[in-house]
Amino acid sequence: MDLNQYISEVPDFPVPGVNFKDITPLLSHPGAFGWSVDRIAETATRFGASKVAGFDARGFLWAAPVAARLRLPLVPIRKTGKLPRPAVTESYQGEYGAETIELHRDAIEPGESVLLIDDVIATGGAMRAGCRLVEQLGGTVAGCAVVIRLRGLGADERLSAYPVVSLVDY
Ligand SMILES: O=P(O)(O)OC[C@H]1O[C@H](OP(=O)(O)OP(=O)(O)O)[C@H](O)[C@@H]1O
Ligand SMILES: Nc1ncnc2[nH]cnc12
Repeated sequence: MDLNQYISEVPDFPVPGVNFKDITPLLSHPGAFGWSVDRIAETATRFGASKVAGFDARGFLWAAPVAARLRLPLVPIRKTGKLPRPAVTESYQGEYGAETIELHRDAIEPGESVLLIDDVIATGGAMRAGCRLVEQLGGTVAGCAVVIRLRGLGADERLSAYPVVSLVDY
């Protein structure tokens, strides 16, 4: 499956100089979207994950169907201020801005093996912060899975401690 044909590029969005990879065409092609969910579910199984963590907001689009398909628990990593109960927090600088993300303190039991799922890795800032949230709670990162990985923005270095799987690279 060539996912590239379902991903459009929008120059200078959301800020000048960023080539934004738009996954909305992929979402509206059920064969291609289903294929992408299946590939990430296979990754979760291969890595022996006992839990799935998805990133607010686009990461939820893949994390939720993967968790449901595999009958694994799903925990949301949310942007700051959205989780109602005590949470751990990490901040990072992404491709087009600074963000703070959070995970409920009781979302991970020590020793659990977590697959983190997002749509895109660009600088790797969000994914590394998510891995640190899992580790703050005593969990182990089984791996990181994304649909799209952008090369040359430093993600390889930031995520060198973790296995990363992507379905299409640019
Ligand atoms: O590797 P990085 O440079 O950190 O960039 C990747 C992150 O940026 C995007 O999220 P965004 O903050 O745009 O949120 P959204 O999912 O709500 O659109 C994307 O969904 C990743 O989470
Ligand atoms: N270039 C990009 N396209 C889509 N999502 C992104 N998140 C961070 N950088 C991105």
